[in-house]
Amino acid sequence: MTNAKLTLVRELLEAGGLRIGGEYRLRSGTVSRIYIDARRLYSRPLGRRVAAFLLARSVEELGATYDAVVGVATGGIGWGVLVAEVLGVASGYVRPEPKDHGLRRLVEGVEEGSRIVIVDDVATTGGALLDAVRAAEASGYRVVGAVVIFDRCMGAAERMDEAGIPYKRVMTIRELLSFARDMGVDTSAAEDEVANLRC
Ligand SMILES: O=P(O)(O)OC[C@H]1O[C@H](OP(=O)(O)OP(=O)(O)O)[C@H](O)[C@@H]1O
Ligand SMILES: O=C(O)c1cc(=O)[nH]c(=O)[nH]1
Repeated sequence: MTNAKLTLVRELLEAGGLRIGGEYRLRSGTVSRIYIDARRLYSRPLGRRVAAFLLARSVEELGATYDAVVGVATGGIGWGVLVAEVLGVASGYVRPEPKDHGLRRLVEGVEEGSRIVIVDDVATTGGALLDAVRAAEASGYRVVGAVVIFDRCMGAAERMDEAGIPYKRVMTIRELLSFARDMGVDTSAAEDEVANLRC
């Protein structure tokens, strides 16, 4: 599987999806010298195929019985569809808030009562994953697991553990930077930050 992971990293780099050295404000409010723009993988046929394959493998590693794969809006919506396609199951997505028109749903595309796996591109603190879990549970779904492509090791695994949600990640940020370094990327501006991560 290392080859698939190497391909994923190469595709991310070629798509300009790894930024190191700037100042990036994250969803959690933290400012980081590193930014993973996994959305760029959507523009790469090979990158999105390999990411979907690795995510699907992570879903299988959960060992859960599930009916559907559900992406977290917005970055995770496409992954939900692509992974569900690999696994041959239903797909949908979770909104951050319900619309105030139409059906006013938080979870779209999937029948209530389904056993779902939540998928996202990046997890940092796990806040977005936890919000999606809570929204889905409050809407009548059974969340049987969560998977992400990149885990930035700032608490997502611990948060999923506390919430009792089985969780898998394709790659940690530490692995990503190590592969990137081997491919010639200067990661020195990220090193202090990575030293303090929980992975
Ligand atoms: O683990 P957390 O600390 O919650 O951070 C991770 C979240 O941040 C990103 O989404 P963002 O809020 O940038 O929105 P987007 O998906 O609409 O791009 C990412 O796609 C995750 O959903
Ligand atoms: O935590 C975030 O908001 C975040 C980090 C990151 O590297 N990439 C991303 O899309 N979001």
